[in-house]
Amino acid sequence: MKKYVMSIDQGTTSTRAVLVNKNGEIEHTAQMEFTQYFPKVGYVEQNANEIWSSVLSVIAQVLNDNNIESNQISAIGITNQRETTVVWDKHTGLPVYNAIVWQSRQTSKICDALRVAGHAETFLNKTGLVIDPYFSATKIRYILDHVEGAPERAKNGDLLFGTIDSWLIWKFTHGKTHVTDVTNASRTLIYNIYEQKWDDELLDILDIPKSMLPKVKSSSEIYAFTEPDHFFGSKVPIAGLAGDQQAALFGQTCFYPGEAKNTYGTGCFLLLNTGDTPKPSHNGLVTTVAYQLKDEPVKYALEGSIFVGGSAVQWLRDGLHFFESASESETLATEVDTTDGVIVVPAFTGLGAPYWKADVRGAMFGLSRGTSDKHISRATLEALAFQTKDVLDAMEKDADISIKKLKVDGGATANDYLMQFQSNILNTEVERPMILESTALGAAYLAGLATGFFKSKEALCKMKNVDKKFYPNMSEDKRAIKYGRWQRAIESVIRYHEL
Ligand SMILES: Nc1ncnc2c1ncn2[C@@H]1O[C@H](COP(=O)(O)OP(=O)(O)O)[C@@H](O)[C@H]1O
Ligand SMILES: O=P(O)(O)OC[C@H](O)CO
Repeated sequence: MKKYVMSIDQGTTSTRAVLVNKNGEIEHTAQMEFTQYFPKVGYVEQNANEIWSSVLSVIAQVLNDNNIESNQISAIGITNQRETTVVWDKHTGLPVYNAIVWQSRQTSKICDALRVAGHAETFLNKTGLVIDPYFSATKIRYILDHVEGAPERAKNGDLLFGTIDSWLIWKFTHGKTHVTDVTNASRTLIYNIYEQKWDDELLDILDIPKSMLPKVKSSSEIYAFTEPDHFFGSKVPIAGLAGDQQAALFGQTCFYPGEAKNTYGTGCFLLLNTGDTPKPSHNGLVTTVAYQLKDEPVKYALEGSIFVGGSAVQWLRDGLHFFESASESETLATEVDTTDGVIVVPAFTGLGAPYWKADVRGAMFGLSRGTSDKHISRATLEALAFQTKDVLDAMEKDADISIKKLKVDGGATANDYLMQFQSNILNTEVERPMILESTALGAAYLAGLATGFFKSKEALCKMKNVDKKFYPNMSEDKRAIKYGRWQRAIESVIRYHEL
């Protein structure tokens, strides 16, 4: 009987179930989109129960469509959109509020108040993170502030908090297991990454009861078994948990210090493995946990989080109606030879790393009477690459290294124009793997290592295949001119929003 590891990749816009075989190949996938709610400008919310239903649907689909029995699944790895926050009643199992999504800016006032009260250094020194609505803790505070009776219920121990990994494992086990892994914990703004524990001082500042929080575990161990009614009669070990960007780092086999990957999905997330010691950033990045295998030390990473990546291409498609499928962005962009000086700054939900300006919004520069959808599409793709350069430059300064090769993955890396431009603007080799779903692969690796389905990290490295390498072919002068224009555009949007 053929066996698989199932990855559940619960992403920002869709949920996937992916079956990975012993050779580390993806054999089957099912995917489902779910509803995004935008109750006010800058707010992004989701329905946690709909997310759970989407997980059950994709599991059913991937098994049924491919005639696979549930007992062929030897382990499950869960990977998830990070930071997105769910608070639920532990007795009824019902969320008390919508899930507040990582992109949502609705806690910017709470963040301002924390900064004004002089807490920025304390949070940074303990969590490696900057105070920004992006991270979970202010979202928990927001829910407690906006749901009647919630503070008392939380203090009585009746409410639980979890990022999506915690929520799903709690549902899979009928409320028996309330855990998270160390990578997800490291994105909450209340987890001390140096002492590896929930931080009492930060919890006090935000007035969040500790009883709400999940137990923090490694990223690769058996946490629990599925209740048979949620998994077609089988008790399957859930054996891998990781935030999706850390899972992608692991899936790209960036196991060792100095190895970096950039994932081009809804946003772009560049992570550099820095090994056993957390490296503080002095250039606008965050320090985070890369992964932890069972009974092994925690490995750390520097991260540059770019909030708008492939979602800018969705904006061209759905907002500006330039084309019907994201892949056509490449066709359109290459119908012209240049952007004709157009720069698009797609700061739709503020600027993340290395700027951290929650209130900035996007802009276009250099428009002329001749500007067309082609120029704007090309400039939008280039914006993903410029943002990546901003972050990579900061990373090289922080880590005092020169990154010789960037491994890439995620949906938008299918775009050859973008990848070639990325290589050109970084002046660095860009390596695209055969399997672009590194996130799902990483979660499968973590679960498979815990259960013996995969033998070792070294064995995983041998399974990886490269699809294409992109090498720079742009002159130094042209690179400097183009990147200089981008930097002036960024300065302008920041100044505009400071007025
Ligand atoms: N060929 C392409 N060129 C540019 N962008 C693309 C292309 N294909 C997909 N995308 C973008 O990539 C994103 C989807 O990638 P994916 O890795 O599935 O993201 P996520 O996991 O964040 O949902 C979408 O935002 C989409 O616009
Ligand atoms: O779900 P994705 O792929 O958009 O990733 C979202 C990130 O985890 C947010 O930090």
